[in-house]
Amino acid sequence: MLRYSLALRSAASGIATNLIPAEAALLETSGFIHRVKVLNLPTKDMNSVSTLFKSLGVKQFKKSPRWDYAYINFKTEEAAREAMQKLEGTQLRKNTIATEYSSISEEAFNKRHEDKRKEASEILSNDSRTPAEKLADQVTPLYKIPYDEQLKTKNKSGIKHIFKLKKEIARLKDVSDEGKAQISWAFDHENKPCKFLDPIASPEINGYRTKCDFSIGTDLEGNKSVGFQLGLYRDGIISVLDPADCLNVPDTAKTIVKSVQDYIRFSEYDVYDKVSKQGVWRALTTKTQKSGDVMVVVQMNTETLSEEQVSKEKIKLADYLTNLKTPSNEKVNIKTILLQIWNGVSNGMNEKATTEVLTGDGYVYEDLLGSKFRISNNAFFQINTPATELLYSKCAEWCEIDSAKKTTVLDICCGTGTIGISMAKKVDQVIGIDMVPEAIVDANFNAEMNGVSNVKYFASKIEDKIDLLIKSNNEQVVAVLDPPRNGVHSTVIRALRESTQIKKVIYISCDAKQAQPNFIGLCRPISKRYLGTPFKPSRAISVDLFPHTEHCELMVEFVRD
Ligand SMILES: C[S@@+](CC[C@H](N)C(=O)[O-])C[C@H]1O[C@@H](n2cnc3c(N)ncnc32)[C@H](O)[C@@H]1O
Repeated sequence: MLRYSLALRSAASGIATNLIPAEAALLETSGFIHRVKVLNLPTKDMNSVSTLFKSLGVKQFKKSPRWDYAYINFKTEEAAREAMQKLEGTQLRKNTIATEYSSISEEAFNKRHEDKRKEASEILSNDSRTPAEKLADQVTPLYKIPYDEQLKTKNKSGIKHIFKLKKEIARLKDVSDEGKAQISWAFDHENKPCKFLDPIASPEINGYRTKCDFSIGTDLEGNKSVGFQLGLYRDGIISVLDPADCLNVPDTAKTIVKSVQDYIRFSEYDVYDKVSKQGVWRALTTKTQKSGDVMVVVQMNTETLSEEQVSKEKIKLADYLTNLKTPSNEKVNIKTILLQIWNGVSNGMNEKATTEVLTGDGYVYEDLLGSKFRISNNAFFQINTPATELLYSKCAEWCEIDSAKKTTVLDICCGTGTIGISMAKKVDQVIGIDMVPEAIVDANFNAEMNGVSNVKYFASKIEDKIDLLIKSNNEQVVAVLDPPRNGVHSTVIRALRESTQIKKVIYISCDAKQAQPNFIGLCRPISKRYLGTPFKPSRAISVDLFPHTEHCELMVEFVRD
């Protein structure tokens, strides 16, 4: 029971597990599964593990970001031993890799998966909650708690992480007296580590999610369905349930889900089955912006379809979605419809897949802090627009741009350029960087559309270009970091420290626990690895972009003299 509820919590919190089902490999095997356990891998850093395995021709493996090991299944013992030979002793991020071999009969392996599925379905059948309640508990786990209390709890959690930072800094080993003087704030037991401002509530607490990713599958009765997946695939639970009672999903998205479900139920093609890897309809994404613009992306597996069948389906689907009506018979303003063709094994929308624009121009637009932003399918955009406006205007306020000084804002992980463009008119220049090329194309377009010409954008991983960015000297340089959940590479933090021009870093984190190593990197005393005067936290604030969930943005200002 505990295992199941943990699985549900993990899915509910929206944290990606990065588990790539080994079952995919199993389908192609016969007789025995030859399994290699790869040990001493870095935790969290899935990219370097993926790159290492890809260099061996291995695309599928099983690893959670928390594990320091992974499993790879091979069709033959020879292939497994060959991979072991290549991996054994390899250095990956200072870890020396070791391997272990085991084999299991395919029958036993399948039985284990089937047992898990049975166990999970027994748990489900003993659960007295309605399917809607189960899903609401998973997607919006705090929904029964009054919003004020949700906010208080999230605020406390943000504060706790800054206190933890103070403790971790004070606990650092082998720090000289000089080093201790650099981090004296961490030994100050009289005062808080920094100023904590009152949390900012989300102006809207229901239906705020402008982007929703839905699965297509079958419900608990086996009917074709569109919605959220209940539980986790690895636990053998692959039911897809109606999001009608999920408080964070907007009504327009619910209308689209229901309509696409009707369409699919009438379709001659089946839904995609994640175990057998058969079927056509796979996933649906909706972007329902506050501006009124709507984007719909449908994902299909076309492996078994002829070109003619695919062409017919494109016309039929576009025609159907273009004429969608709300329950009160109003037309849904679908501005653009996209079809993603993905025949690979990984689930969910895939940046590498071919995505064709069926209607419209392939973009939606959103208004934010007086500017207009174009958003393409693959670009990140915050999912709660009114709360984002509060977050970014607070960020601009904290940047304390001195109009008498020539100032550069570094918009690190800039997405479509929101933070920099909304501040550009007050500063000398904005330099932005993001690893998603489409986001940078959008950022350049957005700057021009808003009459902003003092911006420069780079499409690159920040860790590859940070040296170039910090060369941008000016009288004042402020770095704003709005990175993904797991923060930025330590090279980025080290470079920011080494740039003497930068006196202030504003760090916006959607997961303060995972950002902790970055916070520590900014604040730790000077060492051989960490040069440059350390920063210290000066103020922090929680801004809730995700009501009814456990997530919250924490913005921290780090300063130094
Ligand atoms: C939380 S979003 C913030 C985006 C933007 N500031 C906004 O609010 O729209 C994080 C962004 O970091 C980008 N990203 C993730 N890893 C990156 C990396 N290593 N280098 C550069 N950008 C990265 C993602 O593409 C995404 O746009």
